[in-house]
Amino acid sequence: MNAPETRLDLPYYSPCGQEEAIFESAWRNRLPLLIKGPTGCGKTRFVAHMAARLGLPLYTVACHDDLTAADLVGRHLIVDGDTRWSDGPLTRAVREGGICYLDEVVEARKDTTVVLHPLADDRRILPIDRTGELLEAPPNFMLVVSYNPGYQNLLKGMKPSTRQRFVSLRFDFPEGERETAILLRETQCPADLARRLVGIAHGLRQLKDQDLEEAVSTRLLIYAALLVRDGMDPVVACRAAIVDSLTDDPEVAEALMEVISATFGR
Ligand SMILES: Nc1ncnc2c1ncn2[C@@H]1O[C@H](COP(=O)(O)OP(=O)(O)OP(=O)(O)O)[C@@H](O)[C@H]1O
Repeated sequence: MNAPETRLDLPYYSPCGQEEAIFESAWRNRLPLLIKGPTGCGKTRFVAHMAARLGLPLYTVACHDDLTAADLVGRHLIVDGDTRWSDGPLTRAVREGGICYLDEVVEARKDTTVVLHPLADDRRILPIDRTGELLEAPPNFMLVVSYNPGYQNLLKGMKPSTRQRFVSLRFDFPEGERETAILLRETQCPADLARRLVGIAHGLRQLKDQDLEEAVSTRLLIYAALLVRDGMDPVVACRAAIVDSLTDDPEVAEALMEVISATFGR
């Protein structure tokens, strides 16, 4: 196999450590994986990259507080007057031997635990009560879940009995040079702009604990770079893509704008 950085056919992912080896080893050993980290730091891109690298189908589900076990497993639908069973994304991934990625899994309703637990331990089974089926996950199947520990309240945190079924990876924002390289690769913006945006991110991330719920993500830096590349003034672009996406508070916004104006010499 070619080195990952030369595989232009794969979704681009710049690794920061051993995460690719850990993912592959977990997959080979039929272990489920939990990825935790702030919003927009590369979790989804990483899973897309690994699925393509391993040649596996990927089913991604963005979990929300109305998501039930039936949304994952499937339900009976009425089609032309007939009742037909329709597999949900989890069932499809199990049948096909692919990856099911549940993004923000702690948001989902508690009844999803009933289907996730037997799949995430060594039983690797998916009971489908409504059809009476009991699916055994094939070797290629992998369950991957993610969550953002930052804005979870205690009640929404993961129960130990769930967490302890997973191998876990902790993600954070890429360090300076790597984040600059990601910006260049994702936006083809000038190198100087990428460096300044990453400098702004470092400045703002230091303010994070005081005033902001979440730190500025790599995703927002990419948005800002795209607006500037499109001809927009960098300070205006950073206000729209970074500051006003991070906060509603006018005073906090002004404090963030000071970092940005200083960076662009205004
Ligand atoms: N290591 C990386 N390699 C390549 N691109 C990256 C990397 N980290 C972040 N990115 C870029 O940042 C964007 C946001 O990352 P991604 O969508 O994977 O975030 P996430 O952690 O899944 O966020 P959320 O928790 O909100 O779903 C990606 O579309 C990609 O452009």
